Amino acid sequence: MAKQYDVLFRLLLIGDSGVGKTCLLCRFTDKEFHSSHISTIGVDFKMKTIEVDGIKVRIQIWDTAGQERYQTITKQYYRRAQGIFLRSYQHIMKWVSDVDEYAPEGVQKILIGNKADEEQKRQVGREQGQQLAKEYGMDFYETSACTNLNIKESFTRLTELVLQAHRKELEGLRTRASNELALAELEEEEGKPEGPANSSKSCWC
Ligand SMILES: Nc1nc2c(ncn2[C@@H]2O[C@H](COP(=O)(O)OP(=O)(O)OP(=O)(O)O)[C@@H](O)[C@H]2O)c(=O)[nH]1
Repeated sequence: MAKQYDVLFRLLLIGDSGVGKTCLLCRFTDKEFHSSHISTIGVDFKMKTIEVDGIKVRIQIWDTAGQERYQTITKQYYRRAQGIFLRSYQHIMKWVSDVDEYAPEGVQKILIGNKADEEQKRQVGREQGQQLAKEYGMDFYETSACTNLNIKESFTRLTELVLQAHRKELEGLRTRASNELALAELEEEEGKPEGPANSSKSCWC
């Protein structure tokens, strides 16, 4: 059966525990928001296909546990990512240095300030977030998984950046008769549900 997409990417969500990584993913893939915090154990993923510049992009989005004790496991997933969402202001240096150490060269990154709906609890101003992102050479989005602010926009932007970074291969894609290019080696099993047992909190380590 012909594939339903042209290109396949792996994106990764990283950041401190409780900042809303799982909620961002659920909002984007399932249009859902969960008010409870059940910490991710190890890693989990979900898939979604979007169209950017006429290219059907299948994205496999890995959600990592923010808790320190899982970091030996989660770091193993960096090396196969083409794009990374960083959600952390407080420990940004640590997360950026992990990305530099474990992710492939040329990986695309954007900084996310989530929970933008919680104005009262805000600790970092929008301008400060923007400044921080600029210092580290990243695009910046304030998001809310709760109100659906900038969710599609931020995922689409990171996908665009990855597409731009792989422009050469994409030129090949446009001219190739097979019309199929997997930039990530995805072991997508036939008939498997999207994500592990449709659970947002199971271990895939
Ligand atoms: N108000 C508000 N709450 C949010 C938002 N995103 C997430 N939350 C809440 O923040 C808590 C933590 O969200 P999670 O998505 O589980 O956090 P996480 O970063 O995946 O946490 P770990 O799995 O421990 O790394 C939950 O109670 C969510 O409901 C948001 O945009 N706005």
